[in-house]
Amino acid sequence: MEGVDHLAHERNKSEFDVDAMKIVWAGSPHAFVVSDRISKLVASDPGFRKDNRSTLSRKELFKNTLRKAAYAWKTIIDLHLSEEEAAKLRFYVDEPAFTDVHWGMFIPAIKGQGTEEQQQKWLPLAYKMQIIGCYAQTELGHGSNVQGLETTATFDPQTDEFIIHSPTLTSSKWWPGGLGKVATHAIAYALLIVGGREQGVHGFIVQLRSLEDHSPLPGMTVGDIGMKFGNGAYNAMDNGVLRFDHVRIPRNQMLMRVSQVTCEGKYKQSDVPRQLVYGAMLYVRQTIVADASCALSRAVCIATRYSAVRRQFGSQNGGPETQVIDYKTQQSRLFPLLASAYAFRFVGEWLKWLYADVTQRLQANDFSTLPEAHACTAGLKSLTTTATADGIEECRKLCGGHGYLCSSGLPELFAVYVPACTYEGENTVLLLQVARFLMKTVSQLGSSKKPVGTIAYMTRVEHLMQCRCGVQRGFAELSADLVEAAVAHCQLLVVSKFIEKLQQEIPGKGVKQQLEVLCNIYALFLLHKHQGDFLSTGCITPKHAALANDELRSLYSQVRPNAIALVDAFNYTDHYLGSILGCYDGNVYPKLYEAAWKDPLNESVVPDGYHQYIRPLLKQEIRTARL
Ligand SMILES: CCCCCCCC/C=C\CCCCCCC/C=C/C(=O)SCCNC(=O)CCNC(=O)[C@H](O)C(C)(C)COP(=O)(O)OP(=O)(O)OC[C@H]1O[C@@H](n2cnc3c(N)ncnc32)[C@H](O)[C@@H]1OP(=O)(O)O
Ligand SMILES: Cc1cc2nc3c(=O)[nH]c(=O)nc-3n(C[C@H](O)[C@H](O)[C@H](O)COP(=O)(O)OP(=O)(O)OC[C@H]3O[C@@H](n4cnc5c(N)ncnc54)[C@H](O)[C@@H]3O)c2cc1C
Repeated sequence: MEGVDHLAHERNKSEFDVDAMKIVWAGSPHAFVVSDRISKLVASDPGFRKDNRSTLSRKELFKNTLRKAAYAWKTIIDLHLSEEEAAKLRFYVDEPAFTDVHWGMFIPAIKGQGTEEQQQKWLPLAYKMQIIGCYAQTELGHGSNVQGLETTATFDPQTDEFIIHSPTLTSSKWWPGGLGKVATHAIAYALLIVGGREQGVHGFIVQLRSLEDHSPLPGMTVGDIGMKFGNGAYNAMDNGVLRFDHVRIPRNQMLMRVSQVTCEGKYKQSDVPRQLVYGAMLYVRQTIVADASCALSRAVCIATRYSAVRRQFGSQNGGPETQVIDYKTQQSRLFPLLASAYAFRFVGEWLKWLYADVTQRLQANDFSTLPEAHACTAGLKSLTTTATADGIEECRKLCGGHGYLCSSGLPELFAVYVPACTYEGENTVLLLQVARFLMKTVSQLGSSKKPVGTIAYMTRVEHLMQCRCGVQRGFAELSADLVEAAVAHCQLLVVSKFIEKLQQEIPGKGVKQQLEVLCNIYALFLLHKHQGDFLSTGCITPKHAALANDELRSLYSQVRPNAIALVDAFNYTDHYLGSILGCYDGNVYPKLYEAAWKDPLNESVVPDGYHQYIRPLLKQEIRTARL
């Protein structure tokens, strides 16, 4: 039944002002208006169609991505979109592309690590897309261990140039998005050698391809690294390989905010900390946390709407079967994910503030909060991406068999999302960074240096005050436990930022109450999941644990009538969701049926290959046939 809202009865049950919740989700009335307008603009433009992505060959998919990126850029220019609107447009176009890395890493790296002069030279070109950049850090043999990179940048004072070289196979740059086929320039990371002395890893702006005919410049061997997980999905991105054969670049193309090489060949360090070389990663990790709530909410929206449409068992007197969303087991799997989507939204907002704050301080040469910002961005990136990747897969299972169809949108969402657990810092490696920060803090407890900010609570944990171990001692041996401690610390951050959000004024009938329910679900679900740890450490008694579980069940019942409205508040268009199971009107079955007939296999009734393979089988001619 086209045009009928099959979820109207669910929407009528809701007990809060959905429009007000949409503004809370968007972050502000202004952000809502921009997001709403741009998402509808993209959804209504056939140039941004994406429903056929999973059936395209790699080459077709890639070319189509190039077309979309060019079309998006034309739209941005023609409509005079602001930077904020342009970023939203790229977001709603919803296709991994070289532009993600150009805007998300290349430009921020120049902004964070380039001198004023370098920024003035390179940023206008990048903003106008007269050059396209990628971020070439990882090598075939070295990813997490950035200090282990083998690419060298040797200063030649005779010519005032650096010679960039890949001395071994394992030093080949490997993975950078956009590098394979598109980027004209890279921020390449290499071990700096000046006057025969190694000075650690630094970033360099290197031109890769001719701006006239796109051919690789002399000394560059460059290409795509090949197909990745999932059909379609991340294969729209040209992750690349690059080898340098004694490539020369001018001295002023080393990013010189943190340290400089003079024309006489002197290496000088500014008074800014060396860690600023890692600044682009700090920025991107923060955006990845914000993005986690988008990906998780998208999967949760699909699973929640479909759970209200889908009915199994329980028919009474020939009446309809039970909506699967009414099963307590379905609720206990789905509603914590709904709560997580909201929790990650708010912690993402807070992290954005923290990043802006640390950036401002760095500009004023105050580096005091950099270690905390690194621990927060690294830890929350790890926690939210792991939970989101697992959550998307759980949503797929919550949709039963139909969740396995590409038209559910969930397989592609998972395939695109799951590398977030690896890129921008492998998740366990990042948790070890948090653990190191926590252990350092513990070792300083009792000294005059009092922990502040997100670690202020440590002074209130009595047994920590007794710890007097050095940071390094036993670290490796206990690292698996320390990683768990790091996760617990990050969970505390998520819960406390959710609670802080609730302490703000939140307008709209019933909106705050719904958020309180979700916050309690998030916290109590964690307590339930880690009951063993809480009990064994004496933080709670078995009675507390039982009470918490009772409360959790009651909270699920409170969410149930509001579930559809809570996912409507994400304000996703059907185009962005890209899922028949999650479509707004819930008219799932006719759409699934219709979509099946559009599959290329159904273009002919008798398949290609019948005469060659099926008929000989059926006719028992297989032994004589030439296969
Ligand atoms: C259905 C279809 C949907 C379509 C959707 C489409 C939408 C688009 C979706 C997604 C697109 C998203 C686009 C994203 C693109 C991703 C691109 C990916 C890029 C990359 O991966 S770039 C490479 C990233 N690499 C890493 O992250 C490497 C990880 N390793 C490190 O960071 C470091 O090496 C280390 C931190 C692990 C170790 O550093 P080091 O060896 O120096 O050792 P330490 O001694 O531990 O550290 C020294 C010192 O520095 C401090 N530190 C470390 N890092 C930082 C930092 N970043 N900032 C500040 N300080 C830092 C560390 O704490 C130490 O301090 P102390 O000495 O303890 O004080
Ligand atoms: C889709 C995608 C896009 C990417 N885009 C880019 C890009 O644009 N630019 C770029 O430069 N790079 C990019 N990368 C590379 C990415 O940053 C690296 O893959 C990432 O940093 C992890 O490094 P690795 O692959 O070497 O993993 P490894 O470090 O080899 O990890 C393998 C295993 O070893 C474990 N491990 C490693 N070190 C330790 C340790 N010290 N202690 C305990 N366990 C450890 C890890 O936990 C993991 O289980 C991309 C990667 C992917 C998948």
